[in-house]
Amino acid sequence: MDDYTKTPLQLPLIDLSQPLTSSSLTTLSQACRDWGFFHIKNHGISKDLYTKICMFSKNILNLPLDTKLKLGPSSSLKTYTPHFIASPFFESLRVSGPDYYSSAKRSGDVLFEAPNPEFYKTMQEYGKKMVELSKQIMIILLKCLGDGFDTKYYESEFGQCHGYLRINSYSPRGNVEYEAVEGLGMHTDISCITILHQDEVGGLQVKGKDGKWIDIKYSEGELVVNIGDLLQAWSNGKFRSSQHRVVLRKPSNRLSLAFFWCFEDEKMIVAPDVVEKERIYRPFLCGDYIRFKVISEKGRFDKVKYTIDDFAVVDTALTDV
Ligand SMILES: O=C(O)CCC(=O)C(=O)O
Ligand SMILES: [Fe+2]
Repeated sequence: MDDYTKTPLQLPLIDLSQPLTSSSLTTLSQACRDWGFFHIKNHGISKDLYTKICMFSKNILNLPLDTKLKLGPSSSLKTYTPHFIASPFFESLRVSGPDYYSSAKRSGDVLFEAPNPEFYKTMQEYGKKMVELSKQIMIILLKCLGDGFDTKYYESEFGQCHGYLRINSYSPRGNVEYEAVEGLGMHTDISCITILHQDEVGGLQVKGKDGKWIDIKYSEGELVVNIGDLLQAWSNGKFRSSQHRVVLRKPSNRLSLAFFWCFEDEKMIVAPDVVEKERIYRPFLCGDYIRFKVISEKGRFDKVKYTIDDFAVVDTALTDV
C-alpha cells in the first residue's frame, strides 16, 4: 500500500474517571492539533453492552440483501448503506438520535418479522451513553482551547448538538484474495467529534502532516475519539480534522461503531471572539456545509474531494492544519 509508517501512533489516553491535570490537558491539546485523534478509557460503556450490540449488528447485517435494501439507499428510511457505495467491503446501518429507540424501531419494523424491543432498548442505552460521553469530552476539549472556555461556551455553543450512530461492517467479497485493501477510503468526518469503537481486527489509520499513513492501535476497553470538520472550523483550526481510512490486512470480518456528535443544522459556525489570530473560516451555516459535502461527494465518502477548507476558508495562508 502507499506511504505507511509501521510503528503505531502514540496518542494520549485520557482516563475519564480521573480529574485531568494541566499537563494532561497540554498533551491532549497537542495531539488534537497534530493528529485530531486520541484514546479514552473508563468511559462507562461496559463490555457487555458492546457484546450485545455486536450480536444484534451481526444478526442484522447477515439478513438477506433484499431485506436490508428495504432500508435504503433508495427507500424512504435510508438507514442502510449497501456494499459498493463506500467500498466493496463496507456496509452500514444508521441509528439516529435523539430518540435512538424509535430510530432503531423504524428500521427494525422493516427488517424483522416479530418486534425486537431488546434491540431498540440496547440502541437507546448506547445512544444515551454516547451523548453523555460526547458532552464530557467536549467540555474537556473546551478546557484545552482556553481557561474557562468550558463554562463560557459549552451551553451556548454546544448545548443543541445531536448525535447519530453508524454500525459499520467490513467483510471479504467473493473469492477475492488480498493482503491489504481499503475497507473504507480516505475521508474526514463532518462531525464536531466522533467516538469510535473498532474491534480487535484493527486497521484504522490516520494520515499525518508528512502525508504518511499510520495505524491507530486497538486496545481492549479503549475508545478512539477524533475531531471532525465542524470543530476544526469552530476552533479556528486549532484542532485538526484528519484524513483517515480503514485498511483490511487480510480477508477478515470487522465491525465498528462510530458515533458522530454534530452541531444542529441551523447553527451558524463562527470561531469565538477570543481566537488568537484572525478567523481562518468565514461564518457558515452547519446545514449548508453538510449539503455541500453531500452534493460534492454524491453520497460517497471514499474520496476527499472537498473539505472545510474548500468550503469556508478565508485565506489559505492562515491555515496551519
Ligand atoms: O470503521 C472504522 O474504524 C472507522 C469508520 C469511520 O471512519 C467512519 O465511519 O467515519
Ligand atoms: Fe470517519
